[in-house]
Amino acid sequence: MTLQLEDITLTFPDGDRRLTALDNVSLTADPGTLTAIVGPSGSGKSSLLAVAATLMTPDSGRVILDGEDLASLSRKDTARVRREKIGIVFQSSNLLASLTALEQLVVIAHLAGKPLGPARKRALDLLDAVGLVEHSHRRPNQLSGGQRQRVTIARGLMNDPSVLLVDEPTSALDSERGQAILDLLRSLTTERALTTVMVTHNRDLLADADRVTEIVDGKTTQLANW
Ligand SMILES: Nc1ncnc2c1ncn2[C@@H]1O[C@H](COP(=O)(O)OP(=O)(O)OP(=O)(O)O)[C@@H](O)[C@H]1O
Repeated sequence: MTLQLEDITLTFPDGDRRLTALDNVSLTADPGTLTAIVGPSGSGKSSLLAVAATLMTPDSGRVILDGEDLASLSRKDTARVRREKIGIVFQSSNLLASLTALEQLVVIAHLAGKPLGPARKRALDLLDAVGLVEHSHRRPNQLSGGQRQRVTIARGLMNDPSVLLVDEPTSALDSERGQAILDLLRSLTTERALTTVMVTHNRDLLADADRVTEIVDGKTTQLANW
């Protein structure tokens, strides 16, 4: 599914003025492609992902998924689209300390009201896809940072989304492990025809991206050579 952001402006209250976090941002991301968003701290990267995830409503502009303008949907239908079509791997989406890797995934299906048997099978398939099936019984404190990140990516895929939104997937990792996570995102994107949009501050990892958009002070520019 193609994800389009059209002329998005997002502001926050800032004393008696407003701070413009996103200033007329447009972006198109196609299935099977990995789009990287780079930019300095405070430039609007997380805001852009939050708008794309329909977690924040922009002041103006449109979020269009597969040709459908999400602003035209009711709150309930927007939540359904988010649950069924959008996989979210955010920095803040921490794993639950008491659950095993397998349970972290199964609980997602459980919350969506899906039966446990098929959910367990899907979870094991996804843990296999991210190279962790042998560690499926481990809890977060028994996994490395890179392995935990793999669990969050697998969890983001649990509901079989078309769009995968990923915030700073390598921030806690050294460059080798960061590259391995990028390789994983790249191959999952191609194999599953995902529309992947990833925020990163790490420019060393951009070689795998199909497109790189830079954001500075809430304004985007598509970088040359991508
Ligand atoms: N809830 C909020 N209320 C007020 N201002 C906000 C809020 N969220 C973000 N901002 C401001 O909006 C701007 C963009 O923030 P955003 O978090 O999108 O940047 P970022 O590029 O993701 O930063 P970082 O790389 O540090 O995570 C910043 O100036 C920030 O202070």
